Amino acid sequence: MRLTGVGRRYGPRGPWVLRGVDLDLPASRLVRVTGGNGSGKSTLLRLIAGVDAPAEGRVTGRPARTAYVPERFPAALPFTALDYLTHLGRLQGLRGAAARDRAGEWLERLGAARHARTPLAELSKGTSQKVAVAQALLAAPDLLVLDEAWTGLDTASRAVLDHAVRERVARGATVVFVDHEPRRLEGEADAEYAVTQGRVRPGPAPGSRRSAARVRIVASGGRTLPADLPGGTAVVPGPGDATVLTVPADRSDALLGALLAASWHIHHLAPAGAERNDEEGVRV
Ligand SMILES: Nc1ncnc2c1ncn2[C@@H]1O[C@H](COP(=O)(O)OP(=O)(O)OP(=O)(O)O)[C@@H](O)[C@H]1O
Repeated sequence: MRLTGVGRRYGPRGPWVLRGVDLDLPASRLVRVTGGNGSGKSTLLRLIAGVDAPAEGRVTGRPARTAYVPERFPAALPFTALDYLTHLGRLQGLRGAAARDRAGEWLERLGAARHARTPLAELSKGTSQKVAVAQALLAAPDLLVLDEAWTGLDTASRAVLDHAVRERVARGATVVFVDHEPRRLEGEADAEYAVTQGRVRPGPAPGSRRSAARVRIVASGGRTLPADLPGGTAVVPGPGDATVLTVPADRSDALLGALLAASWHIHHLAPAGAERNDEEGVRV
């Protein structure tokens, strides 16, 4: 998807919060947005997610299946956690039973299953945030927009969300995130944009570490995956009996070594995101 000449201000005479934003958000990419307090990060994320419209410019090519975790979750709705998630699952195109099953699975995965029948208004802040995250992951979105989605989660559910992000990207989704913790998914973002003075500029915000590219490896043949895969490795089933693994480029040697040591056969290795362009890959 793409933002072209996008601007947003609140009210016809309000100051421009964002102006002249041109942004490409291709498939299979993890994109980090940085910027100071009040710089307009949440405004940008709302425009990308489509929950807000630009005052000028255009947003094109947004995937139909889009999910968004807002900075503040509207927790006062008159539903239990499970009913709310089931309802949202249906809105996102899941059929009745599947919506409820998926809702239950995500509550379980995030360690909130015992709150399934608790009204949203009675949930603790942490559990409420788990519901906010679950609603975004229910229907396997092709665009996932996360505004400080890790805030308030416990360590285990932060790891679940990290894993879900890698899995979505490995399956072709675009994931755009803001997080105050600079080490969040460190070295894993394919692109970083800084919001400063109403503009969105490519590259890390001053002082932050440059993000690294990812490498995609298609492998098969091993019985089980080695237990000690390098940090940041995402694993999804590939075509036939193959497995697709993506890893930060600086850890690809370690991953290859681990796979080969476990008798895996490497079919293909390429920069992540270039998988539709085989000639860019290296056949092994
Ligand atoms: N609904 C709104 N109505 C009026 N002004 C708004 C609205 N939402 C945001 N703003 C203003 O737009 C500017 C950017 O806000 P935004 O929340 O996008 O920034 P941010 O970078 O996400 O901030 P933070 O880091 O504090 O979350 C701020 O000056 C804010 O006051």
